[in-house]
Order: sequence, then structure tokens, then C-alpha cells
Amino acid sequence: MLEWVEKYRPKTLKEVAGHNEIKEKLKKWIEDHIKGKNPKPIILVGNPGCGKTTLAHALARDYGFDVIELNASDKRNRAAIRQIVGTASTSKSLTGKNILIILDEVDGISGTEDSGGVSEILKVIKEAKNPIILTANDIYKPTLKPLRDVCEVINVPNVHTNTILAVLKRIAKKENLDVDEKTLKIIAKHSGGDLRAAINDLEALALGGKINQEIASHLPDRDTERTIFDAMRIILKTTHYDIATMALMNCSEDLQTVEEWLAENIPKEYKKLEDIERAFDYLSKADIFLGRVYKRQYFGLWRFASSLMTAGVALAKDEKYRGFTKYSYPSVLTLLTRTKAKRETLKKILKKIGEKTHTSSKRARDDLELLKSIIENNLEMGAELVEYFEITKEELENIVGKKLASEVFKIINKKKKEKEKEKKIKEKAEKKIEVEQKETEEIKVEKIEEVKEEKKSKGKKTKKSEKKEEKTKQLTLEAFFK
Ligand SMILES: Nc1ncnc2c1ncn2[C@@H]1O[C@H](COP(=O)(O)OP(=O)(O)OP(=O)(O)O)[C@@H](O)[C@H]1O
Repeated sequence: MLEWVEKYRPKTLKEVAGHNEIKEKLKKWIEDHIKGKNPKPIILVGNPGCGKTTLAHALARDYGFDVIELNASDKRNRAAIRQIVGTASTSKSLTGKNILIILDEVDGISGTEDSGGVSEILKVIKEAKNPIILTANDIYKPTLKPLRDVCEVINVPNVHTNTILAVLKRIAKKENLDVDEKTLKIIAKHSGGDLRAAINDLEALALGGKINQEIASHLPDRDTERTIFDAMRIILKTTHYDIATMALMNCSEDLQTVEEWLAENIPKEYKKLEDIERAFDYLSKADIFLGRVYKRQYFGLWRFASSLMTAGVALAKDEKYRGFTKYSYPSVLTLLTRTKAKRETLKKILKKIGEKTHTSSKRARDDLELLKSIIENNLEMGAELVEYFEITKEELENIVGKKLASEVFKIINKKKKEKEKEKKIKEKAEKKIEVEQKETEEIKVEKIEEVKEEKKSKGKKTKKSEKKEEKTKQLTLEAFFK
């Protein structure tokens, strides 16, 4: 059984509500392609559920194209994209039809951990001869500029409330729902231009049986927990196996979180004790499978966990509970979120202590208790240890409170200043010695130079007199022979 968003997804451009100008642009673009003009690829940019993917599919259908749709932000898809686009550029589809390539969520590849993603998509765009439509919620991130440069950006606005209302009316009629126009208007307004959300809300409320203005006005905030509320309502309201198993299809939460949500909300929805007992029995079995999935890394068991959690819990009730139930965020998760910062800090401190003492963080816990009591009884020693473990003031505040932490850090800072002062004095003294040493060095050099000079001039003198002596000697010999 299909979800209503799929069941009522427009097949042709004519069925797509609103967006008239965009439809014309798209038609011209694909006709240019057919004529071989090779226009730039198109990026459809808009908020979730405004109809980007629907527009692309409807266009393909209207012009007899087959569609290849891939999620661009999924790294694992990248090789497949290149391969498919590679073949698609040279051949038609197996049915002999032209191919339109849809690359979904291109804005999902802008993360720093996936910096090559954009250039890979650019390569794909360059290679492909088939028309490509990219979709994105936000294309104005700087990392996506190269894509904007090579594509034509078409902004798809949110769907107008009146248009949404018209779609909801049509669906309500086809599903034989007993609902008045005012209630549908509340649902339409609440969706904030997200037609998918509006259809999901209508479907979820219909599962509850009764839809009226009072119930519609209690719809959970769309901006926050969007799909998990839908999933809860579908699982807890339906008594159909296949509807229940589809409930998590568009849900971005992991199974462990869904489990917490169900544990919190089963008693809110189910009234009979036997139903609650059975539902928790299935949930606990799902938990066992889930535990084994993570422990043994055996992902084949995942589907059992998922089915027990969805269909198991759904079929645990004898019959549907009619009426609206206000689901709430799991208290366990609220508590964990509230204490998250504190737990993170504690982890950091234990890691620091463990690194210095070469012990596990379990053992470091005992050391931390000891450190606390030292700080309470001997501030000086406590300060020394805190400095040694390199614990920051904010971290210390978490374990001994603000007052004690600030006293400890007063001591640490005072010591730091003293050390700095000592360091400066030492540096000054060292500089003085250095200068003195340099001066004596210079004097030494000067003296050596003087001595050298003296020796040189003495040497010259003796040489002169020696030469003179030799001359006189030679003269005497000459004179002698004469
Ligand atoms: N203009 C529309 N006319 C009729 N139905 C629409 C329209 N826009 C959206 N819908 C409905 O909402 C559903 C979701 O639309 P679609 O998948 O096209 O949204 P999207 O803009 O691609 O969202 P996302 O960014 O989350 O992928 C469709 O299956 C269809 O049922």
C-alpha cells in the first residue's frame, strides 16, 4: 500500500499544482534538448516538499523520457553516477527512450569531508549528453558556486496555501474522508508551503479516524521533528502490516531513537493493558535484534528489528484507537540532551587524568574523587594537581562548583605570575652576563690585534736591518775581491 504522497504524486505537468511559469521554462528547456541545442543543466532550488522532484518526473513523462534518479550527496553513488551517465551519454535507455538524469540533493555534497564531491558532479555534467536536472534546498553556499556557474538556476517557491488546500480537498474526496474545509485549511496553513508535509499530516490524522479543527490545530511543529511524529502516528494508529512497515521509510531517525519514541508514546496511545504489554514485548524483541546488529555488526538482523518495531507494535493492538493523541519527545532523550554537556566535560577530564596517570577512565574516576577531596582540604596541593592534569577552569567548575574552582585558579594564576616574574629576572640576568661576556671577548680580540700589529712592525724593522746588514756584508765582499 502506497503512502499518500506517492499515491497522489502528479504524473504530468498539468497535474502539478501551481508553478506555471516554471513548467513553461522546463518545457522549453527539454524541447531545446530534443532539437539538439544542448542547453545548460537545470538546478531546481526550493524548500523540501515544494515539488522539485515531482516537476522533473512529470516533465520526463510528458516528453516520453525515461528517468535515472540518483542522490548526489551519497558518496557511494558517485561511481554509479559516473558509470550511468557515461553510458547514458552514448545510448538510450533499454526501452529505446531518451533519458533524463535527476541528481537529487546536490547541496548535500558541500561538506568539508566531501570536498571532491562538487568537482565530481561537474565532471558528470561535462560528460553527459543527456539532459540533467539537479535539485537542492540551498544552492547559495560558496562551495556550490561552480555548479551555479554551469547550470541554470530555477527557484521553486513554496506552494501557496490555497493551492495546498485544493490538493488536500482532492485527496480527501478520493479517500472518502469526513473532513470540513476549515480543518483542511488549518492543515494547509500549518505546512508552511510544504505540500508533502500537508499530505503526510492529512494521512496521519486520517489514520486516527476522526479529523476536526481541534485535532488539526494540535499538529506538531513542522520545523522540528517532522518525520518522527508522522512515523509515530502511522505505527500507533494503523492495524495494517504494510502501512506500519512503511512508516519509517522517510524517517531520518535511527532505529534506537525510534525505539525511545515508541517506548515513550505507546502508553499514550494504547489504552488496554494487554495491548501495551504486547507492544512492549515486541519492542523488547526488536531491542534484542538491534543490540545484536550493533554488537556483531550483522546488519541482516536489522530488518527483524525494524519489522518488530513497526508492524509488531502496530499489530499489538486489537483495534484502532480513534481520536487524536499528543505524542511527546522521549523523556530519556530530553534528560540525555540536558546532561550531555556535563557528561562530555566529565569525559574530557577523565581522559586528561587517564593520560597523565596511564590509567583507564574507569580508574581515573576514582582519582577524580580523590582530586575533589584534595581540593576541598588542601587548596594549594589541589591547585598543583589541577595544573598538572591541565584541567581548565570551566571543567573544574563542573566538578567542584564555581566558588572552589575560582579559588583554585586564583592560586594557579598567582603562581603563574610569579613564575613569569622569575623567568623575566632570570632572562635579564642571563642577558647581562651575555653582554659582559661579549665585551670581554671584544677586549680580548682588540688586544690580540694590538699584539699582532706590534709583532708585524717589529718584524719589518728586523728584516730591514737584516737586509742592510746583508748589503753591507756583500759590499765588503765585493770590496774584498776588488
Ligand atoms: N506542486 C505540487 N502539486 C501536487 N503535488 C505536489 C506538489 N508539490 C509536491 N507535491 C506532493 O508532495 C510530494 C513531495 O514532493 P517532491 O518530492 O516533489 O518535493 P521536493 O521539492 O522534491 O522535496 P525534497 O527537497 O524534500 O526532495 C509529492 O509526492 C507530491 O505528492
